[in-house]
Amino acid sequence: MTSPPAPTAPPTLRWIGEGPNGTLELLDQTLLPGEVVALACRTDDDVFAAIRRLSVRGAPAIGVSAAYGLVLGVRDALAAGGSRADFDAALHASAEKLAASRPTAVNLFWALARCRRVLSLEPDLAPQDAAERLLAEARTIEEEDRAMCAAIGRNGADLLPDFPEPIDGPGGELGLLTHCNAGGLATAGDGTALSVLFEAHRRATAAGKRVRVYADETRPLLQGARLTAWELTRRGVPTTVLCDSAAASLLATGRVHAVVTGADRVAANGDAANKIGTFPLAVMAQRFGVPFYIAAPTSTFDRDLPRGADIPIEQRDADEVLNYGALRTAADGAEAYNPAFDVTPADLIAALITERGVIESPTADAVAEHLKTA
Ligand SMILES: CSC[C@H]1O[C@H](OP(=O)(O)O)[C@H](O)[C@@H]1O
Repeated sequence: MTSPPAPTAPPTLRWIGEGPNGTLELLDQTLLPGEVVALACRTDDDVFAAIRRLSVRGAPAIGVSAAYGLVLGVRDALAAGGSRADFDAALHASAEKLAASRPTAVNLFWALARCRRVLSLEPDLAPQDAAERLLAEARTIEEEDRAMCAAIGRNGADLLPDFPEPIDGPGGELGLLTHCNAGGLATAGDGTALSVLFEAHRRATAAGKRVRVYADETRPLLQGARLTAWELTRRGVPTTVLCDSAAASLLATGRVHAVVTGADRVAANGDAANKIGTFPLAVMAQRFGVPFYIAAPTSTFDRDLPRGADIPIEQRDADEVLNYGALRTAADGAEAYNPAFDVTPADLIAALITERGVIESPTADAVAEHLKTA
């Protein structure tokens, strides 16, 4: 029996309004999957707060949202009818504010710098025209991200192992394991890691074969159980959620043929920062001879950062670990260790998958070559 089509949901993000005097609407991911609620951001403070509390999250989605946040951030200067210098001062202040929302996802800083660079090349634009140009750049970043997701999906699906034989046997499913959420909710398109998984499922279905995605629940905020499982099940992808601590046992069963995750920042040598729990997954994948792939657009690569140890790791509030929602789960008096990300060294990564292709056995030279024309 085919399940009824999932009810439509608003996109991860969208700009509402023809010109700069619009609103950034975000799907509030802190409420998913139970509630599908759109959040209206009318100021850059609203965008800062949404990024900070993970109403919008995921490196590419954070970057696109910050670009639109700049448009909201210059609105008062525009309304005040000041000079271009006043406009540029407001732009600088807004960029500084948004840059302080979260430290690890490099797309945030990449998008802010790109928008500011575009305007610096047109210093003679009047404030209204400069605001229009800013909005146009934010829209371009969003459209490019959507296209990058599709290309990453194709490039990653091409890389996946062959289906286990017999394809119609009990072990005939291609098992793919992922961590956290690197889906449409983390981007302006179909996601990075999840774009690979969606494409693999599409191709398998067309060929009469089967794919199953195993999704780590991803403590402490459960992006896997709440967001990845929501995205996959809505699209009919067979999905099994597991505790993060069960991943090693699952890999030992041989039911997983590849691990695919996203990234928040890739250093120049190919080391990659991603949600906490990714690094041990890569270690376990190597232990069981399962290829470990990271899918990320070139906008997530930080060419100025030589190695993963240099990536700033966000330390988040202790309550995220000590409580679950409003329920206190840890004993009173206990403290918490809550880094939001960890770093997987390049030598544990079989390939980095980007919109331009793949970087197999990533090294600093291979990454530099791949980014040469990006
Ligand atoms: C495609 S980027 C997704 C990336 O971002 C997530 O972190 P967070 O939910 O804290 O923004 C996680 O690291 C995902 O892999």
